[in-house]
Amino acid sequence: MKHHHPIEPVENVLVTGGAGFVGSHVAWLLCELGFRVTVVDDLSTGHRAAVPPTASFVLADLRQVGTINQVFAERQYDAVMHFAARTLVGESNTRPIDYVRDNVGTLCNVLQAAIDHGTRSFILSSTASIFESRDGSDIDENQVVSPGNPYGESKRMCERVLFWAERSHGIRTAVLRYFNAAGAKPGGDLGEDHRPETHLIPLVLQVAQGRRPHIDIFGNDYPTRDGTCVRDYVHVLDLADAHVRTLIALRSSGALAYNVGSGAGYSVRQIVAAAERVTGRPIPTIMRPRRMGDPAALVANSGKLRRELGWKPLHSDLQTIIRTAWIWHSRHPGGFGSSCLPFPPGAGSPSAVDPPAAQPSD
Ligand SMILES: NC(=O)c1ccc[n+]([C@@H]2O[C@H](COP(=O)([O-])OP(=O)(O)OC[C@H]3O[C@@H](n4cnc5c(N)ncnc54)[C@H](O)[C@@H]3O)[C@@H](O)[C@H]2O)c1
Ligand SMILES: O=c1ccn([C@@H]2O[C@H](COP(=O)(O)OP(=O)(O)O[C@H]3O[C@H](CO)[C@@H](O)[C@H](O)[C@H]3O)[C@@H](O)[C@H]2O)c(=O)[nH]1
Repeated sequence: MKHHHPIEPVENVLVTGGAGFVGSHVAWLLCELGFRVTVVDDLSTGHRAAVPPTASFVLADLRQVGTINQVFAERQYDAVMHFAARTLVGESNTRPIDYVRDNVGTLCNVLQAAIDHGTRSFILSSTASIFESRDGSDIDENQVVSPGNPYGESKRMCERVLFWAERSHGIRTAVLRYFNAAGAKPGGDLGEDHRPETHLIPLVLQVAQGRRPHIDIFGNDYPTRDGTCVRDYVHVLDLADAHVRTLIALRSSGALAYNVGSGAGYSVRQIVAAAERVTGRPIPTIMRPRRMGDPAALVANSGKLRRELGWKPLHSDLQTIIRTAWIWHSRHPGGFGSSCLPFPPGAGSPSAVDPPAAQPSD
């Protein structure tokens, strides 16, 4: 798979949380495009095996100021992509202080070090969770920011820290508010592996695999088309492409903020039905009460990202998201470190899915 290469000289990019689900996919794309990547991660929820072999790896907890300064002392970074965070909406309701302290504290540590060492640009993983629910209409960058859970609140605070840091110190910043990241790298050897898993699509696929008896549906009394929550699922490869485009845009601009999603909303029931179609297996459901802090509906309007950076989601149709995730889970039933099994029947070969379309235009 050959890609368009960035302009010389090669840029050094520090990817925090690059052993995690989204960060590892972005790190892989950066390596494929010829960037020099350093991943720093404490492996609290990530996996060493997810880090691309050509990236440098530093095992460090970013809550410690000393360790992050050491990382910056060893190499001059042109850019930082900050993925490392606590990420679970449900859990954040039971640990609000941990979420704010760790997410804001980690961001402050990495950002201060980046400023002190003259790093030019900084991209933050933000989230749709900063917005309030909107059923029947999508969410652009002008929507009210009003987080419904401590996780979203912590990311809103991170966004504000970046705003003031850019004003005071001139570091160029971008926030990418992803909606629900899903899917896996075509090829079947990189994907989502959270332990315990709490995300809808991997859990649904574990039911299809016979590894769980059923999927719990958290609430059927929301004001949505079928009463279950509606989300916008965006393929990790399309997120990776958005990061590369943003990185390049930051060479000539700053203070960027984009909502990143497919623009299509699917209810929990629709996800279950789509996964039954893709896998050809039954997926039993059990109705449960609402999960605290879940907004009814979050669907992105990514028109700004499309217009300004030429981004186009190429893998985020639901069928491709579920099919690539299904290949990953089928080949690696125990996640990273488990044996590599053949492609599942009917899933197609890796070449059945197009390679990522990162053609950053300078
Ligand atoms: N997955 C989604 O749907 C989604 C949507 C919107 C935003 N985001 C954001 O994207 C980022 C990545 O999310 P993900 O789903 O890949 O999560 P993940 O848990 O798979 O990845 C997070 C990574 O950060 C590392 N990490 C966490 N705390 C750390 C610390 N103190 N020091 C060093 N490393 C640390 C973990 O080990 C892990 O590898 C997060 O900031 C998350 O809030 C994710
Ligand atoms: O067993 C389950 C798991 C989830 N859900 C529902 O499925 C939807 C999606 O849930 P989940 O996959 O846990 O993702 P979210 O809670 O929407 O959060 C994800 O998406 C956010 C952006 O929207 C990110 O910021 C978060 O980091 C990421 O975890 C929600 O309505 C859940 O209530 C169920 O019904 N049953």
